Amino acid sequence: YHMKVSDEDVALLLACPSSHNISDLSDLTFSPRSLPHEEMACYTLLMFEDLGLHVLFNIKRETLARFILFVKKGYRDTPYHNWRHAFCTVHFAFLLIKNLDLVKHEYITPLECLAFMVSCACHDLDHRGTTNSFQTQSGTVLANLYSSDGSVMERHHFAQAVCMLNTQGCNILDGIPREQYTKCLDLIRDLILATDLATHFTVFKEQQKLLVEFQKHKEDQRRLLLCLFMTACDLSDQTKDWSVARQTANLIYKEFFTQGDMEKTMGSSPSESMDRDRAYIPTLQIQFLDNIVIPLYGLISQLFPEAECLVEACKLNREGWTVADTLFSAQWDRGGYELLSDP
Ligand SMILES: Cc1nc2ccc(C(=O)N[C@]34C[C@H]5C[C@H](C[C@H](C5)C3)C4)cc2n2c(-c3ccccc3Cl)nnc12
Ligand SMILES: [Mg+2]
Ligand SMILES: [Zn+2]
Repeated sequence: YHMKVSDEDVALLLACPSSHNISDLSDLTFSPRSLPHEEMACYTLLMFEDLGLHVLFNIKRETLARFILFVKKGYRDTPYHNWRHAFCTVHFAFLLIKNLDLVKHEYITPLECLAFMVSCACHDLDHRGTTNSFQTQSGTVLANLYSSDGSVMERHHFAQAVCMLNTQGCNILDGIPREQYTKCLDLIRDLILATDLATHFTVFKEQQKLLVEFQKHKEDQRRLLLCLFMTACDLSDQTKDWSVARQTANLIYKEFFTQGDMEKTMGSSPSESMDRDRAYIPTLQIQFLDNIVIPLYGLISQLFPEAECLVEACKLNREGWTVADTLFSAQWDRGGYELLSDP
């Protein structure tokens, strides 16, 4: 089955006028969520073209446009894991490539650059707003397909990406020689699998050791760096200002709590983070920032000093949650939870 992308949709996208020119989007502090939803496909096309990928890998503009529209339609309307999140992820990859000059300084090859951008666009395709453990525990179709290998959702996202590339008129890689095509697909697989945070947890120590004396001519080291970058793109809302970080947390816990409600009706008890009656968001977010987010961007800024501002932004957001915590608990003493309605 495929949601049809019409030729006029493609023509519309190809003719898309963009109010901002691409340079406005190139600053590390720019928040992609400030862009109108209906312009995101257009900016995705402009970012690919700005990197010259269509020239390097002779990708027909129409094929790229159709691919982007299919990917956009491949996302469901969940509170957080939707096309807007995918766009933000692609945009952050674009920011890293431009601001750290990744290709020019040969930290990544042009092919790795293409795989990086495509992986970000596809990394959460057909997400249902539920976690890997939910798939396994409730024995979903996806769990039956992939749970023996782990990273259930990420394997599904990759399978969906392959499906997109095999769709008539969408294969942006069909202009690439055979062995590069295979290498690119292999890389896209590794990069999408790298967005499983449970795997990131274990790989991160290896990345810390390795990236201190990074050797960019070694393919396996560039792959490790790209996996680190995938997590950085996936969590990039944390590098924006407080209003973005707070709103993103709200969307994520909306998904988490819906899952927790489902788990309760299914008779299994949800973990604390998924349980709206037990979860306390400020503490959970401070833990998430301390354990995963700040170490992640900290390692990147060790390698790329120009990324220092990203760590600062995350630390500011951590401050935001300590203030929210004080407010939450102060209101809690005064009048209880109903006072904490989201402004
Ligand atoms: C703001 C924010 N908070 C988040 C709080 C928690 C978690 C989360 O999965 N925690 C873990 C904590 C341990 C070790 C692993 C596996 C499980 C046990 C569950 C991860 C994710 C969060 N997250 C994401 C995000 C990134 C990738 C996939 C899914 C999501 Cl939701 N993107 N933004 C956020
Ligand atoms: Mg994901
Ligand atoms: Zn994601």
